[in-house]
Amino acid sequence: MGPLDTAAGSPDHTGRELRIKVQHLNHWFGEGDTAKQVLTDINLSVHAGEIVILTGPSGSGKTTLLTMLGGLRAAQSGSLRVLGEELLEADNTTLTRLRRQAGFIFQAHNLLPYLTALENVRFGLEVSPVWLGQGRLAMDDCAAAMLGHVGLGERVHYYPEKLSGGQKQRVAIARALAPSPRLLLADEPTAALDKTSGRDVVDLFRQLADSHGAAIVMVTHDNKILDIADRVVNLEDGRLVASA
Ligand SMILES: Nc1ncnc2c1ncn2[C@@H]1O[C@H](COP(=O)(O)OP(=O)(O)OP(=O)(O)O)[C@@H](O)[C@H]1O
Repeated sequence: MGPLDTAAGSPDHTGRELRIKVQHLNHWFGEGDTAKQVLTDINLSVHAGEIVILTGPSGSGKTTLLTMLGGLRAAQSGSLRVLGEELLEADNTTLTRLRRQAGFIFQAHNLLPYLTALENVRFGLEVSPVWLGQGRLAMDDCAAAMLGHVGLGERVHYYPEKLSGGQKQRVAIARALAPSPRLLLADEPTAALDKTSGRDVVDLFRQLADSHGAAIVMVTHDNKILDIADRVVNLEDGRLVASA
């Protein structure tokens, strides 16, 4: 195995831990004659502490790739190593272990309607292996602090139905960030936010990458936040065509 063949989860020749290593990944929707290839020969590595922004036209495969990185969609061909686990043909135990270590911010916020903002964020901590065995008070302190960081310190006891779209988005962001995940996957995280809140959120991403070594992959069309990225990769028609 040469230095470029390092597996995700171990340091590569630069000494930085590889969190994601995608090689020759292909993905199809449908079967037989109606199968449509949506990802073609994707190769992508993301290190600890790195923020990678994924851009590309609508339908180019960004969300499909992001969900595969999080073990939310089965890989069909190629290799997809994330946090040291091979996801191709991975069993449910492996996928669940991965999902519990990752933070997800997707456009449908998936907040639990019968839990307050604080309880939704605490729920993110309760399922995190890092917080296993921690007391409820410690979790509530962390959840309240994170809600404060996203500008919702005054609304910790609100239920989702009493919050605006942007506020719900910020609760979802707080829920994903609170456990300080080793991997953060975000699909248009600033879409529902004004310019200042959007900037505050990506500043929190930067802190998570710098202080906890999280690897972050974010899909965005928001040109105002591109500067936060260590690297911008571009998907076109299912192929990675540019990398800066
Ligand atoms: N569950 C599915 N079944 C069949 N086709 C799908 C499915 N999900 C996505 N597709 C198709 O796969 C292609 C890639 O979709 P994907 O959502 O990954 O693109 P995207 O780049 O994230 O687009 P957008 O920027 O509009 O969110 C599109 O042609 C889409 O219609």
